[in-house]
Amino acid sequence: MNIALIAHDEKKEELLKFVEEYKDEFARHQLFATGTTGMKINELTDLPIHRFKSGPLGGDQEIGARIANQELDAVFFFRDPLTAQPHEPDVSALVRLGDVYNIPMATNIGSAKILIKGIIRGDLDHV
Ligand SMILES: O=C(CO)COP(=O)(O)O
Repeated sequence: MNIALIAHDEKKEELLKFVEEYKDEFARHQLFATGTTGMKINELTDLPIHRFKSGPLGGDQEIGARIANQELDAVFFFRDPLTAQPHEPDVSALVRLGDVYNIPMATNIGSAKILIKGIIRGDLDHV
């Protein structure tokens, strides 16, 4: 599966911990990320990961374009709901496209755990 991983700054530690915990599963998939998130994941886990631009510099839009082209199967986007983002329109656009194309998207650690467990079980294999 093609999986995108994205986290706002205040949520990066949480995403990193999550990816490390499920590293063996993530290693089975093609991973994509916004710039800084991808760099940190790669540094921590050594997992190969295709990095787009940093979110505020267009990375969210690049991932949105992949969704629109139906090239992503699942998205983990740990959003920070308590901090204003300079690129909020891009954030909304990414989430919106996920809804347009019915892409399974976890936006917090609670839903992320459910989504990764579904991926491990193969729930998404025939979607
Ligand atoms: O801003 C982001 C998502 O909206 C994430 O971008 P970075 O991974 O480059 O920090």
